[in-house]
Amino acid sequence: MSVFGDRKNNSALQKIGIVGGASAAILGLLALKYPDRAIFDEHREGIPCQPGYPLVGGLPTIVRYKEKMHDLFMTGFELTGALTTTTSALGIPRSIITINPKNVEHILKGILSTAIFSRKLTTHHKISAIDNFSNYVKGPQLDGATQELFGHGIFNANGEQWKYQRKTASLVFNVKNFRDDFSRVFIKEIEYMSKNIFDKACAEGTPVDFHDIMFKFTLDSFILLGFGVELNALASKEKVPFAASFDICQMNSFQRFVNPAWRITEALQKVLLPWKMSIQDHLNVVDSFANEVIDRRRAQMENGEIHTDLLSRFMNASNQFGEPLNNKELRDMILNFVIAGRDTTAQALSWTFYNLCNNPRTEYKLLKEIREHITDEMENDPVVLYEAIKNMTYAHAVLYEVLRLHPSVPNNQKYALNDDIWPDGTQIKKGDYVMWSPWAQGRNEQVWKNAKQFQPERWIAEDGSLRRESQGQWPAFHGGPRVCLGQNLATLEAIIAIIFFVKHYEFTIVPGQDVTYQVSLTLPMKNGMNVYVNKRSG
Ligand code: HEM
Repeated sequence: MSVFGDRKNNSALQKIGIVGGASAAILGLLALKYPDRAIFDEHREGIPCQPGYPLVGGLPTIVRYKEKMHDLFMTGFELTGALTTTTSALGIPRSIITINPKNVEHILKGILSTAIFSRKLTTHHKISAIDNFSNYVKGPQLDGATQELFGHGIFNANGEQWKYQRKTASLVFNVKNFRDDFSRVFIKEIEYMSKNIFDKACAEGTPVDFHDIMFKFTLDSFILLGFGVELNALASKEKVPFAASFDICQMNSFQRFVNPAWRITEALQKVLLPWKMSIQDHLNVVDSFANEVIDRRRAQMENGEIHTDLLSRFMNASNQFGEPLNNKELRDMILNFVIAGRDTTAQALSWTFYNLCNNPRTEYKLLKEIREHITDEMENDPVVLYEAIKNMTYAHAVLYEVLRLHPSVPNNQKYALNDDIWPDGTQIKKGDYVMWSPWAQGRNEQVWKNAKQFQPERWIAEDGSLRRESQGQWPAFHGGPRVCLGQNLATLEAIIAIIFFVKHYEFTIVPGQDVTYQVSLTLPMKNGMNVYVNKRSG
């Protein structure tokens, strides 16, 4: 090599050295400015920040614990000792997270703080302050992550688009339907399940996956109640294809919240694993199920058949523009109601029996109440059963306690359209994502005494009646104008199932299993829950 060549190489090396040194210095300065948070995220005065790394904030922790996300939130509150914290993670929008019941109530019910009211307001602000329910809306992150699956259905909708769906669906959830039709369907499905699954498992002594059975039960019941279709998931050994694809799409939606590069990873998966069904393939399976249901009902209506279920109500309703709903709008409605009606209740039932198996004293007390209130003859009479359930305080207490520790919607999020001040003084800025975590809240000692213990008795008042908690303290069914529309339906379905199962069977969790949650929008069991079933003797 010539002397000139060496000189050239040296000067190139020098240049690289200078650029490298300057970059390291800039990064060092930036790291000093952003020691615990993502680069360019501002420091939020007065809000404890969950521990993070320079420039990337909490991203490495989120990636590391993404399979235990709900516990990560819980631990964050325990470590800071605060009830409101903030996270900053590279590529993930800034969120203010609270488990303070007053703040949660404030977000759900949307009453602007007096501090905001007393400020000088423009006419525009006055309108938004009075109508503050619209201040915390479903934001662009939720829409981006779930758009393909849920479209503009009730979960993602805001404003007028939400209002017409809420109004139309409300017509189905009346007392007469509950007492006569809903209870009848639940009893029919439970009888099928008992005869064909549980009795067989008793006779053969083989374990069954309780979680899988509950998903099939609530799917069959809800598809029949809501859309008039007999899906017969309980009769098939495998998951029906619609349910399998729907679950994968749902899980994928949640993964998008914690993976800022989801568009790239999903595209790469398609190229690198071409033999694997892509999310689009799964969406096609889900769509064709919804379209079949719609086409069938249109044909029935053309033949003059009259139905009063959810699907028919929506087919006869108008959207926010006063027009009849098209197939896409009906498809969105169906899928939103499937996640609402199937998953949440199936999970609540699965976690109920997980808790009962681990707390035999509670199971015994519950059995005693069931035997006092429900005779064998009552089991086949939906109207009488419906009335008897109303007086079963302990059964309600068990369900509420399950939802306190295992809320079917473990975390939730909204997007602030305007500045606000929460009851604890936290300053919210326009464009903030605000989150609350029923999972972390239910397990926090500052919010609940003996928080991590399963104690249904906490729901019984001194006079023996059922204790009611505010929606902020116990947001299991959400609250305010968007409170769960199916709260009474879910409670009825769950309690009918609990009565039948506890009265007739004893379940034992097969030892050695890891019964834990799957991180998703709701709270499924990751590996299911295998149980042995025995007939309960007198
Ligand atoms: C144990 C069972 C259930 C639990 C714990 C539960 C909980 C919730 C929660 C937390 C929300 C708010 C979700 C959000 O942020 O948008 C919600 C909304 C909703 N739930 Fe339920 N739910 C249950 C069962 C049901 C059932 C059986 C139905 C029947 C159709 C239903 C219908 C709905 C609807 C339509 C909404 C949206 C309300 C709106 O945005 O106006 N839920 N539910």
